[in-house]
Parts: sequence; C-alpha cells; structure tokens
Amino acid sequence: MFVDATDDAIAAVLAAVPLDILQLQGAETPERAAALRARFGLPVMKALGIGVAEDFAAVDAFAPVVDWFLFDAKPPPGAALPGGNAAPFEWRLLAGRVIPKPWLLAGGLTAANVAEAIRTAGAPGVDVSSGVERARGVKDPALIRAFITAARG
Ligand SMILES: O=C(O)c1ccccc1N[C@@H]1O[C@H](COP(=O)(O)O)[C@@H](O)[C@H]1O
Repeated sequence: MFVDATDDAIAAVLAAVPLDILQLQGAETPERAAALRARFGLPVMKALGIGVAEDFAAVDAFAPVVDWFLFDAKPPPGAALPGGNAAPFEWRLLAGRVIPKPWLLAGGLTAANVAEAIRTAGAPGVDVSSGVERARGVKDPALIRAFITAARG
C-alpha cells in the first residue's frame, strides 16, 4: 500500500518484496495511477475516501486506468493518515451502485461488523487493517481468524 509514493520508493519496495498489486491510498490522480501501472506493469487499486454519495464521482475518472477500487472512509478531521483510521462510512451509499471495476470495502471493519457491512454494501470483498490489530501496527492472528470467519458468514 502506497501513499503518494515516488517511483523510486515503489521500486525499492518491489525490489525487496514482490507485490501482486499497487494499492494507492493517497491523493494520486488518474494520470499518476496510469503512469504507475505502465511503469511497473502491475495492476493498480485506487482507494477512494467516501463520505457522501458525490464522492463516487471520482470513479469515472479512475475507471479507465485502474484495475480495482477500494472504498474507504474519508479520514476524520485532523487524522495523520489517509487510511487505516478505523473509521467506517455509510455502507448504504454502495448498495445497488454499479462500479465498473472489481472493488473492495474498507474502513473501520471488525469481526463484529464485517458481515453486516458486506450485506449492506453488497461488497464482493473487504480489506481491513486496524480491526485486526491488538495495538497500533500489531496484527493479531486470533483477530484475523475471527474476522475471516465473520466475513465468510
Ligand atoms: O493501515 C494503515 O496503516 C494505513 C495507513 C495509511 C493509509 C491506509 C492504511 N490502511 C488502509 O486503510 C484501509 C482501512 O483501514 P482500517 O481497517 O480502517 O484500519 C485499509 O484498506 C488499509 O489497507
């Protein structure tokens, strides 16, 4: 996952670990997403922060140049990070919406709410970070197992 990363920073990560996809979580433009996709030859997943229905307007601009979308909550005011804030958004905003690329739901998901989130949003898949952590940045295997079990229903 990258937040407004330079080409050099991405190349350094790829030299250390092979990635299947570039998750862009910052303020990358469609042009930047297209350039990264071409430069690294990897599929690109663009994260879009959603607060209101109008935030889906960005989908049209990105759809021709990305392979996946990730719908996350808009960061709360004053948040240091553009994602990973354990913040949910209104899942109903996705219900029945036609998204022209494969997509994942994210934002404040936990074992306790993921089944309802999937049902409400009609999400084909989910992504999670803080909801499976026992402390900031420390993933917990038991929380991951519980999350997967709950997500599978
Ligand atoms: O997880 C992080 O630390 C992170 C940092 C900066 C940007 C995004 C980050 N994570 C991504 O944010 C979403 C939602 O996370 P959460 O479940 O609400 O904590 C998720 O896609 C993470 O990949």
